[in-house]
Amino acid sequence: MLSIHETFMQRAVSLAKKGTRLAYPNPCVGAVIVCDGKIIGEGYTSAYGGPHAEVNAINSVQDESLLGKSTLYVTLEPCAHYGKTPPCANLIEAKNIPKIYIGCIDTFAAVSGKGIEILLKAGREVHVGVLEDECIDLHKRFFTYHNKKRPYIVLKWAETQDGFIDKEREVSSVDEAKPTWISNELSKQKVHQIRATEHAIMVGTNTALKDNPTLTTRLFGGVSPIRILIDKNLRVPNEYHLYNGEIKTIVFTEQETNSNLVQFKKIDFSKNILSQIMEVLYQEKIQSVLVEGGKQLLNSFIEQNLWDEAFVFVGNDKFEKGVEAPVLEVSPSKTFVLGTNSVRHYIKEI
Ligand SMILES: NC(=O)C1=CN([C@@H]2O[C@H](COP(=O)(O)OP(=O)(O)OC[C@H]3O[C@@H](n4cnc5c(N)ncnc54)[C@H](OP(=O)(O)O)[C@@H]3O)[C@@H](O)[C@H]2O)C=CC1
Ligand SMILES: Nc1c(N[C@@H]2O[C@H](COP(=O)(O)O)[C@@H](O)[C@H]2O)[nH]c(=O)[nH]c1=O
Ligand SMILES: [Zn+2]
Repeated sequence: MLSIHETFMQRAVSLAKKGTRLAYPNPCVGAVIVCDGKIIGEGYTSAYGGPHAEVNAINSVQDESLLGKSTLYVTLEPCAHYGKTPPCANLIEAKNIPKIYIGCIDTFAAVSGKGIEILLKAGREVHVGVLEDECIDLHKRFFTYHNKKRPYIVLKWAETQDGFIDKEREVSSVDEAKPTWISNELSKQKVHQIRATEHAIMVGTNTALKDNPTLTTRLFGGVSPIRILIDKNLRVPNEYHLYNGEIKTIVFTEQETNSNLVQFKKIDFSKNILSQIMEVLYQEKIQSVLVEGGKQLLNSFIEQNLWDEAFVFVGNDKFEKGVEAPVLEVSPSKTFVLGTNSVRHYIKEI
């Protein structure tokens, strides 16, 4: 059973999850203010450039005089630096909030420990590590981005009972280009939920050509991720969905070219392309990327041990031959069932 402090932190975690995608590149933090055992204020990080969670929670309190005898629960160490907004640690001090429970320390160098230091110097009671694992998980994209200087990488594919991600097939025109569905409707919806959580989504050239994917969140709602295509020789024609201009799309290529429908980024394909792509995504402040295939692209991430999490959806069919699914040589952290499909979920320690 959760302790009373964990219960309030759990509420802060749930609040944070409401805003995740819009706060990028800020971490989406949740905050709850409690007075005499009752929640009197709540908040989560606004869309980028707007107020942080602590500010929104403080502003939501109707009777400000209660703050002087309240407790603040916040999923991440309050910030101590001037970004788009002033430091939250200073605001907490100014509002005389005496007790602060923090989910996890901010490992981002501009904050790390400094927010806590401000509060301790101001004589506040500070507790760190309430529901720490949940809070670290909540902020894993932000931590990976700053500490590893690359986005958090999630691999995902759907495979048959006998380990294929597609049948053997040729596609010669855009009219023939569509995915071979292995997943059931529940799994498709789950995929769109995952897409709505990640900042960007990437596919290889053959996947774009054979599937003509849209890569949106249409079955779940939420913001669709920035689309990323690798296309060395610009083999994917403009009539494909990735060039419809509806969603920001970045194309990594070797060619010198321009378009107002997508953003081209020139890289050197004779060198390690994934490290160049990661560098560009870091510069673009993209905090996470979902790699949806195909086989070659997924395998290149796996070979370079360049991934943090993976979802493998397993359908009901057997294809007997076709495009072989990638293989992860580690055990899944958990497996869950979605109707007739199952999902293996792999999470690496950060
Ligand atoms: N069931 C599922 O979940 C999924 C199934 N699929 C299926 O997978 C198949 C496509 O997979 P696959 O054929 O492996 O193709 P990919 O989609 O992985 O694309 C491979 C091509 O993309 C470029 N590319 C990708 N990665 C790299 C890299 N690391 N370095 C350099 N170039 C790279 C190359 O293009 P170039 O040769 O022009 O340089 C390469 O030939 C399709 O049949 C599709 O339907 C796809 C996604 C998910
Ligand atoms: N076939 C297959 C998947 N295929 C992936 O989904 C992409 C299509 O996306 P969209 O156009 O948005 O529906 C496709 O290009 C490939 O990356 N995904 C799955 O979860 N299960 C499946 O069985
Ligand atoms: Zn802040």
